[in-house]
Amino acid sequence: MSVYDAALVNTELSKKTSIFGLHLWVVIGIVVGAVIVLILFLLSLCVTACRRRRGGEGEIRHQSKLSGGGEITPVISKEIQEIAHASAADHRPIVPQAVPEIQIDMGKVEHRVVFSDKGASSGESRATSGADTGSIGGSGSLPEVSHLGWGRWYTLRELEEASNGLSHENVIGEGGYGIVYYGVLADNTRIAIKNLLNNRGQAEKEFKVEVEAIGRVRHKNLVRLFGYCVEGAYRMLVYEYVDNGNLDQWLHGDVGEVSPLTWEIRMNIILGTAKGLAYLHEGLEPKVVHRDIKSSNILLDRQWHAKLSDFGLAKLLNSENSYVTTRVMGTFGYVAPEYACTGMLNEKSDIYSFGILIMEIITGRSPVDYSRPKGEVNLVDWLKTMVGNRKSEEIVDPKLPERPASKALKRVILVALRCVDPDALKRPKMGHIIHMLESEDLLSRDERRIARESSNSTLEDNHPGRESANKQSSEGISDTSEGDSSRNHNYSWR
Ligand SMILES: Nc1ncnc2c1ncn2[C@@H]1O[C@H](COP(=O)(O)OP(=O)(O)OP(=O)(O)O)[C@@H](O)[C@H]1O
Repeated sequence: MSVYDAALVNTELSKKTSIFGLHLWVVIGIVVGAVIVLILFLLSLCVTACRRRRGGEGEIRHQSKLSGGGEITPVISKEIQEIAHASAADHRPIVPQAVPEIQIDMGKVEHRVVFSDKGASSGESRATSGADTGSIGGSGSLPEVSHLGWGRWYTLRELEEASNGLSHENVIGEGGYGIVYYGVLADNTRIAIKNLLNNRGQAEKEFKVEVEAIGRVRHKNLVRLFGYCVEGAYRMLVYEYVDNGNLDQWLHGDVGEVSPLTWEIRMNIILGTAKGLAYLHEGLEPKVVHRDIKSSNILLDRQWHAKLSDFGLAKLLNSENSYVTTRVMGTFGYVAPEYACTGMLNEKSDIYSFGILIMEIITGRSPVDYSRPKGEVNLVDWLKTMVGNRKSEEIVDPKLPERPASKALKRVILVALRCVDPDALKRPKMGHIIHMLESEDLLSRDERRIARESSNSTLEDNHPGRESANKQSSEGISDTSEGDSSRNHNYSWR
């Protein structure tokens, strides 16, 4: 460009325009700048849109109305990815470990569950399809059933159909980790569906533990886990339905003046529970410690058979090892002292809880009951004092339709006392407990001596200053009598 041309351009650019009297070069500058900003803006929009598409559609929340009960199902975040489902073609088992990490957004009222899955990729559309459609039949091409090694994978649709859309009418109860619904499958099998809530990171953990623990368990005194459902935000466990409530309801509920639980029924419940526990402790490798033995976890069928439920707190243990947990779980009144103090957990903690359960069953009293007079609040202390005062006949549940035979009563009290020995090492194993419970013979001198010692040490442990009670208790379970109790001042523990 010549000097002349440059001067001409300069003159033209310096001319004032009609836009606010601005110089032409200023106007051009503004236009160019605006175009650049616009391009940058459009580019950033594109990039964001692409990322969203790749990342799984962002956080779109939706609610679905179930056509069944009209109930609002859990709010689901589409951040949640399904674990890799087995396709219809290959039917590979679902590996529980593949369940994504959960970040929880707790809310019992709306049963809201928000799982955050960093690693998941495929299967998302399938996973949430049921909820997407907002109706029960939304799973489309999902396989209805995936057979696992030990159980069955249920689709959300199946479980919703079985339970009238997880309706309020189907709610059986609610525990710390979820709501339990009654359901009937298409083949008329009755089931209990435990819909796990997002208990601040606990839900998935419990899910995995429970699936691993119960999945391989088969025993007539343990509630059977049929399978589970992992779909979208849902984590559900599907159990056999046990149709006669739980022991807590029958012991402490409003059953009238006379309890339908006869002595024989109670002894069978104790024995059945013992057998279920023995299986967990001694029949499995690695063994399973239940950690939450209590009356509300003993389910009953119409024939009063006991079935131990709720393995949510179970930990799988390697044989011979104790497991130190940082968080003591279990239920107040049933927890072994060493477990409560140190977090030291092994099957002997279950034995302690089982001893408390026996006491609860024979007395009809709760392990801790603040509505009772001072000396009777703690069941173990009261029972030991009663035994020490030679009043063991008076401890039985007044609602029992008939009084038990003295020998049978003393035998079961002795077993309970041995189970709650403060020294965990001295507590008997479940197998031995079953043997003692089933024995029609007199309990051996050794058994009676050990019970006397554990009775003393319990009292000393709990109440160091209560010497007279110790002495009385010692006398109460002394083994001086080999014959008829009427010939003796002390109890004949036989
Ligand atoms: N398989 C089942 N069949 C019939 N009823 C069941 C079944 N499983 C649980 N229930 C009932 O559902 C209720 C809730 O059970 P869940 O195990 O969730 O809680 P819980 O044992 O009462 O309390 P938590 O486990 O929090 O200590 C209980 O009252 C129990 O009787």
